[in-house]
Amino acid sequence: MIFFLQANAFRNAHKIYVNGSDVPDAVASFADLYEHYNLPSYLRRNVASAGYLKPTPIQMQAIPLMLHGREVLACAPTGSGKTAAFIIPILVHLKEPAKVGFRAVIVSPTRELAQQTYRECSRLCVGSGFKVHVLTKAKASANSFGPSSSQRFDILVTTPSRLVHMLSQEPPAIQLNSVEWLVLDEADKLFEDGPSDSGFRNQVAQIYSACDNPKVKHALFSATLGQGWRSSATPTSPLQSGSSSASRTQRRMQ
Ligand SMILES: Nc1ncnc2c1ncn2[C@@H]1O[C@H](COP(=O)(O)OP(=O)(O)OP(=O)(O)O)[C@@H](O)[C@H]1O
Repeated sequence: MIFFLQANAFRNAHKIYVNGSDVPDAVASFADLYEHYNLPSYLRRNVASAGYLKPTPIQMQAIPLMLHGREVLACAPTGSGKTAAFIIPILVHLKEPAKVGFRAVIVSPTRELAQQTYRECSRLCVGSGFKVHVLTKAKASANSFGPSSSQRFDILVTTPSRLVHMLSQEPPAIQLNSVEWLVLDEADKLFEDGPSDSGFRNQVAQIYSACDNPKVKHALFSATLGQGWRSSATPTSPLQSGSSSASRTQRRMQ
């Protein structure tokens, strides 16, 4: 009981709000994270080289959740370190490079955000051997990622339209049946209503269907928690774990 109260007091002090059962404790520091979870040495080195002295509140709670294999719906303000909050646990889950095609896909609403995520992911991957790709027009060919390619790639960062374009080719120029983690970044924007041919919702639905590995897990990160996308986003999620900001400084995991 005393541990439960301490864990909640810690969350309150950092304005972390969680919903869901058996939510693992937040970590107070990277040392705390390394003590409780087995993070590879390359990742510890890269966190240190990035100059990250202490996890941000979203990282304190989202990293342990995802390390426990929990699906998350997370909300935290812009610039609060959401990217590392999902990249770090994904790298731990993937363990080492494999030649089975993409095992993690991160979908961002804009090319700029995708490039930013790609850069953060690449620097956290240094020394791991993982192959990270950002989907650009030039690479959008079956030769790069299709069944006849080497399959030597692990993590894909993409906008929905680029990925759907590849999936829609006959035969599909990319296969997503090995995906273990599908992350929607800026998820509120991806679930925004729009004209039927340009809105993201249909594209996201196609991407969800293409990631047909029965073990695939979903994580949704956003700076705002609107009602519309929350109901669309979660039918496959047994847990809603995330963070929402009532004010810029508040974070909620639910
Ligand atoms: N623990 C940390 N300590 C210090 N800086 C960090 C930490 N985690 C991430 N950062 C840095 O903070 C900046 C913002 O991080 P990031 O882009 O992931 O935020 P975000 O929440 O995804 O923002 P956005 O909503 O704009 O995508 C980046 O430069 C990143 O390298």
